[in-house]
Amino acid sequence: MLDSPLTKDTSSSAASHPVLDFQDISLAYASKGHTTTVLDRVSFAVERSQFVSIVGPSGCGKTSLLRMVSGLLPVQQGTLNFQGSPINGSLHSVGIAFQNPVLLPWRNTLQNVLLPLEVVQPHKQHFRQKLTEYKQAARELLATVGLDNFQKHYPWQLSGGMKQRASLCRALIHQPEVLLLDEPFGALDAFTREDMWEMMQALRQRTQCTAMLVTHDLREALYLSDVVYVMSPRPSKIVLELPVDLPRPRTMEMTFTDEFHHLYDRLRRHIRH
Ligand SMILES: Nc1ncnc2c1ncn2[C@@H]1O[C@H](COP(=O)(O)OP(=O)(O)OP(=O)(O)O)[C@@H](O)[C@H]1O
Repeated sequence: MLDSPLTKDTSSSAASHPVLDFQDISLAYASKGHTTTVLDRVSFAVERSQFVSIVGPSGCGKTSLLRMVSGLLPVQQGTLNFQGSPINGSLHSVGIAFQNPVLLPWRNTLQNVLLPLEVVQPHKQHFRQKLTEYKQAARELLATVGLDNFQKHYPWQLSGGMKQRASLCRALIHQPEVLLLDEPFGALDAFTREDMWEMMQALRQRTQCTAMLVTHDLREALYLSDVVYVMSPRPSKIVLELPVDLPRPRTMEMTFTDEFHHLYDRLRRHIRH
């Protein structure tokens, strides 16, 4: 069977564990002879197919948590398990999207989306044989985000929002277990950003990916998430775990309801504290 980016294998024994399990994670950075404690015994878990957001004041360590998941930052204290086993080194089963999507300028949209399949195992070794299937999977993802007519366009022919949509497809094409999103819509204007929430929701519905989003936008966190975690200023702890029980699929109208405003206020009050 094609390792389709659009279906999930949940048969493995790993499925009985949370996808990510942060237990008593503490972190300090040393710089110029000075040590700053950033995280102070942070614990939470992300279940399969859950969409979790992390919000909190600038510098509280949100990006550091994502970097630990990707393996770029070693765990100093505490335990971080991926499907029941500690993360050692870089995690292949991760897709990442940052604020500034970096697409290769000499590749068109379709070729940019296919890139992880050319470089990440096990897809890399089958890339030539399965090219037709991989292209089909990439086209389906691009259609989900409304880029079906832009497959042959180059990055310089795309708007900022289109580039970010292509970069999200690229992050998902190799069917990662976890999608890490670090302020992916932060550089976009307010209207484009709201379009991106709808698109992200559609992608998630299609791929059932597990996602961890870092954002400063509380509406964005509420619109997209099953759970929002609020962190305190440094040394940071989780000060609120807020389940978002709004029905899915969510609509922009929902963001104007009393229920949404109530959730928004709770987040804001905890961040102000
Ligand atoms: N490699 C590093 N060396 C020293 N200090 C670092 C390093 N990386 C991050 N820091 C510091 O650790 C703290 C947490 O950084 P991090 O980027 O995780 O926070 P954040 O919550 O994502 O911030 P923001 O919301 O502003 O993006 C910041 O004070 C930052 O300056």
